[in-house]
Amino acid sequence: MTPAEELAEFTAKLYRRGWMEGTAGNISLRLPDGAALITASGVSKGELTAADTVRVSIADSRPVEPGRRQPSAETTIHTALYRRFAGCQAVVHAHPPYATAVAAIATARGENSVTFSGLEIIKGLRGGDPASVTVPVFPNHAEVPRIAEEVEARVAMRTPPVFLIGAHGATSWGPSLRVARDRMECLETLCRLRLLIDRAAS
Ligand SMILES: CSCCC(=O)C(=O)COP(=O)(O)O
Ligand SMILES: [Zn+2]
Repeated sequence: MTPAEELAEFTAKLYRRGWMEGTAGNISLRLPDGAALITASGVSKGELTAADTVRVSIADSRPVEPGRRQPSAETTIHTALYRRFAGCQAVVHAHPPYATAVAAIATARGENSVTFSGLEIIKGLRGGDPASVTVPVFPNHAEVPRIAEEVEARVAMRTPPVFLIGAHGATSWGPSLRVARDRMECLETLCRLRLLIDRAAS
């Protein structure tokens, strides 16, 4: 299977989970030559094919060769993560409903992070200390490169491999598409549990 076919198949699976409705979401893979392969902008992620993927330069986020498709509008966030982490091989951006709700609530409260404590599934997000994890929340600036600049400045080895974007969605990354997907699943479940626990406590 080519990287483009793998990306398209993976994207369709995430769409079927209800994480990428109405053309939302974008996924990318690092290629061996300083480029990344990313989903095209504005395409239904349930119907995306290998032809709907675009090679972009990790250095400047531009398409490597001219083509009929534009790369994702959020390409700069993906390339920022590839530049920041040499071990980052795949990035998943989605709009999972619970994560998006928690991001919107945090932003409305003026908070720039969300801390989850005492839940076993934290272990799936990051190894080591399972007691708590603090997930960054970035403002959903209209200019995506501004979000990317803030991401590149704030994410580090000590922060978890996921973040939220206020009233928008969530991004995860890892050494493979599968690991990035698993981390997004953990974040979505943590956010779901947060909303359930808050409701039970109120
Ligand atoms: C209808 S979703 C609005 C844009 C967005 O947030 C997204 O994730 C999809 O953007 P893309 O350019 O990658 O299609
Ligand atoms: Zn988005």
